Amino acid sequence: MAAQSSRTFTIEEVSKHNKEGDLWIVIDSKVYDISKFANLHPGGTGILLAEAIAGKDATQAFFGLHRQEVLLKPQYARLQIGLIAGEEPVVKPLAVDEPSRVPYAEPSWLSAGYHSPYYNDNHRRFQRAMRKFAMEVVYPDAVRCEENGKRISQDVVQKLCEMNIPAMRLGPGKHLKGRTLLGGVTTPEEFDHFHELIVNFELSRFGTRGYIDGLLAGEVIGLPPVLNFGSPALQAKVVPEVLDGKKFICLAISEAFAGSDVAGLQTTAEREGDEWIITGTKKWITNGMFADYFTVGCRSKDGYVVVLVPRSDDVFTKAIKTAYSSTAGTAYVTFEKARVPVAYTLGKVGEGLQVILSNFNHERWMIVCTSLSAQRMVVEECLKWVNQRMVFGKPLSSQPVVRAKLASMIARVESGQSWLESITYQMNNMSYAEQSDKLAGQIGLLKQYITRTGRETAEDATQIFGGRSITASGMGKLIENYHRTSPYDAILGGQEDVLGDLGVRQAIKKMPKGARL
Ligand code: HEM
Repeated sequence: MAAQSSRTFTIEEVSKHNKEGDLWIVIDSKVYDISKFANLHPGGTGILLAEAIAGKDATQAFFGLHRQEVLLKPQYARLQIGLIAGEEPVVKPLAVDEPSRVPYAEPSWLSAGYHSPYYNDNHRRFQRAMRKFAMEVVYPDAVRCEENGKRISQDVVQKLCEMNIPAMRLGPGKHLKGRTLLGGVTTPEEFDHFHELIVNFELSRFGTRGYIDGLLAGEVIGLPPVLNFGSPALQAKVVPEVLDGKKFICLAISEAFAGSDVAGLQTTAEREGDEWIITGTKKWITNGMFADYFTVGCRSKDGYVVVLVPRSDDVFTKAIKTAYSSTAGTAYVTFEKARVPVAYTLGKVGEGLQVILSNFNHERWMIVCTSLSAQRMVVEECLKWVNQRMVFGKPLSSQPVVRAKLASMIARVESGQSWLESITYQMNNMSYAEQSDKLAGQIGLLKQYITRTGRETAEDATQIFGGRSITASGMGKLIENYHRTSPYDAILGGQEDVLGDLGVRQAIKKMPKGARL
């Protein structure tokens, strides 16, 4: 940011500079000389010369049309030549690790004066450090890649790995042993699912949905089968390569033939001596474009089997153009008789379905975290917008219909958060097997709830932002991104309706025999 000038002016002095070639305005007590910039202004020159704007305090008009970040850009910040004498600017950007003070913009445990039974001082320190890292290191890359569609920068991958963030995204466990977490803010022994929730939340509040998946989501879902079912030798080779950012991995289950219906897979694994021969296609494979390893669900003559397939000349990846940014690396993958050592089998032959299914709870819980974080960001955007946008001479918030939408949005995000934290607490206190038994249904129902409410919130936010919500730049750009991409959450990791059904089927299965009205 350019250094602010300390010169002061009176509003009378400013008012003398009100014509073409000599044009000043005031925004939030700051005086800007826009004499030269006026001709370059993306919104046009004429409006800046209007009587109500030229030489006047244009704060309200400005914030009705621009995000505050416009004025933070160095090329615009340097237009500021001073301040109005005796006044203090009120629009102050937050320090990167400072929680927002907009109501409901943060989960209540991060809001001043509120309490929570779930988070301790270590979680609080961890959250602050994680936000700082996310904002300083990840956010600029997220904005860039979301726009240009390129994969996550290797430099950012390296920094993520130095902090062991990819390892933390797999949850607590043996893979964290000996690793320094986020520069030592927490230890592998202290690290629990609430720390992991924080990691997911902090990485997902930028309004860059494609990048969230490009941010090594393939590792979060593709590596656990190796960790939980790979041989010790395979783990010793692959896990460090992936967690240290030297190799990339993805999960390759869904096919054009079978999505949520994983039992319908058609990719085959045929045994020939000490090798599997993998033949088939996989679709919608997140990170597939840049993956070095593919965790592949296959059929074999002895039943389902999961095999870790390294990239080779017999593995082809083609980018799929989707509704979100190609930074996610979404691929159509073809295996043309790819030969893989049998030692790369994950779990037992015939038990592949369990390997695949055991992975799903964690994946769905992770999607709930990232989806809810984005949904909360939308609530913050809407609250700010209705507060600053003037319509019919009044702030947008004075319209009851707008407040009614906000009431529903807030209720949805807060109820989702409470349910998520309650389930996360259970995860901290249950073994993996207990989680599969007791939480699969709950997580399915929670994911259905969060993704459905997410789309309702996307719709409401779109109405609140109007035309601005359908342009990819300017005031409503985050709403546009969320509205366009929220269906991803409802589909990836298991479709909404299927998951709701799973939750109810699990409940019916657990009905006590004698239960009667
Ligand atoms: C230092 C002062 C200003 C700067 C640096 C600035 C910069 C910009 C930029 C970068 C845009 C492109 C859209 C965006 O990124 O948000 C824009 C659009 C626009 N600006 Fe400004 N602007 C300034 C002052 C004003 C003022 C005082 C008005 C008052 C009427 C105005 C009216 C507009 C309009 C109408 C648009 C088009 C908005 C849209 O497409 O929705 N600008 N301005």
